[in-house]
Amino acid sequence: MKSVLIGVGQAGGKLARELVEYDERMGFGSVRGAVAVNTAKTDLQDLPFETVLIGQDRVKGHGVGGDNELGAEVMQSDTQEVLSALDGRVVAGTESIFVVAGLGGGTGSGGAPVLTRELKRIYDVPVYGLGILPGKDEGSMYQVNAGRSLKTFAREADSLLLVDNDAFRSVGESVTEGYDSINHEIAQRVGLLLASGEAVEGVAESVVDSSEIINTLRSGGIAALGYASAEAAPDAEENINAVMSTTRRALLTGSSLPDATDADAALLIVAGDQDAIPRKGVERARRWVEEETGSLQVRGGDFPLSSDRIATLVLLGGVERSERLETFLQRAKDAQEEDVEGAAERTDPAEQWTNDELDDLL
Ligand SMILES: Nc1nc2c(ncn2[C@@H]2O[C@H](COP(=O)(O)OP(=O)(O)OP(=O)(O)O)[C@@H](O)[C@H]2O)c(=O)[nH]1
Repeated sequence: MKSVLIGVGQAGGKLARELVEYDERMGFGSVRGAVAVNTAKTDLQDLPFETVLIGQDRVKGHGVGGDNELGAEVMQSDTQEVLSALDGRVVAGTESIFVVAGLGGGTGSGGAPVLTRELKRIYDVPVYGLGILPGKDEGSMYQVNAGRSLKTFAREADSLLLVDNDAFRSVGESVTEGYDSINHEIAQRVGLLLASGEAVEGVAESVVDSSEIINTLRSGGIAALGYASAEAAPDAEENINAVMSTTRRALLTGSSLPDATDADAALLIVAGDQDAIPRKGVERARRWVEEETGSLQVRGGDFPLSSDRIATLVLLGGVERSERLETFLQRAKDAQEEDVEGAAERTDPAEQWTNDELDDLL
């Protein structure tokens, strides 16, 4: 799926860079362009693609310091500059746009939903969000910000693919120490997903295409992406167990949003050498995903790739009823209650999710 990335805020820019580099390293060519947007000048300096500094009149290049309302305001005022930077990048062959941001800070948390709304007005292709939830050890400001941004971003985007910063953490590693490895894990999952829709090698009818990704995400709301891999035998028949076990791991322990298994739709993609992918195994794994997600809309397909491994990606669409998300929203609500000053002027993020009459970030 030929895509253009827009990283908003520090985490958004770093993750967009990781995705660009992964796509180049693998030679996929699915990432067709990237732009980074920030209110902090220093965060834009090392990025190897076009950057746009917004809000200079308000914060003079120093960032919004975690104020996501200010992040939303400056994005609103300077949207035109961001859209100009996209001119010539979103072209006829572009199949989707991804707005990438950490939801716990200020610029990405506030700016990403605003930008997404503008992009949807202008472009016909789907505009997806790739949002990072703060880990549970991050401070209350991050939890509250993310709680407020989440619903707005999910509403504005065609689907919001969520990554929990606690998802890929190794024992004893702080979130900060783990950023590089987290970003790498995310880039691999998303990079493979985009490339799978391109059918880089192989033309079999079982090969996944971009429309299946788009259809899986069609119900909107929140999405999650799981991944696992194992060594493959040369003969497909011998890989039935490998496909089953990587599918289980992708969904149950390798997901960007752990424990989110109740879904509206799913797409199972098995990547590997075309001769090594067992048809029977893919079908059996697809049925297992159906049972596990409770969805009757589970698509399945291959992603032919020269490799001595079998890798499985499980994309879930419509996972907002998941326990993991409820836990997060409760955390955001608790953090907000502790935040005595903020509590007076802010609304409850958990209620915001279910009650459309309450105001949210925009
Ligand atoms: N996975 C991941 N998360 C990150 C990274 N950098 C920051 N974060 C998370 O993103 C949130 C903070 O967002 P940032 O992107 O740093 O903030 P910002 O959008 O630039 O906003 P301001 O700094 O307030 O202007 C926190 O929850 C961090 O844990 C990163 O490289 N990887």
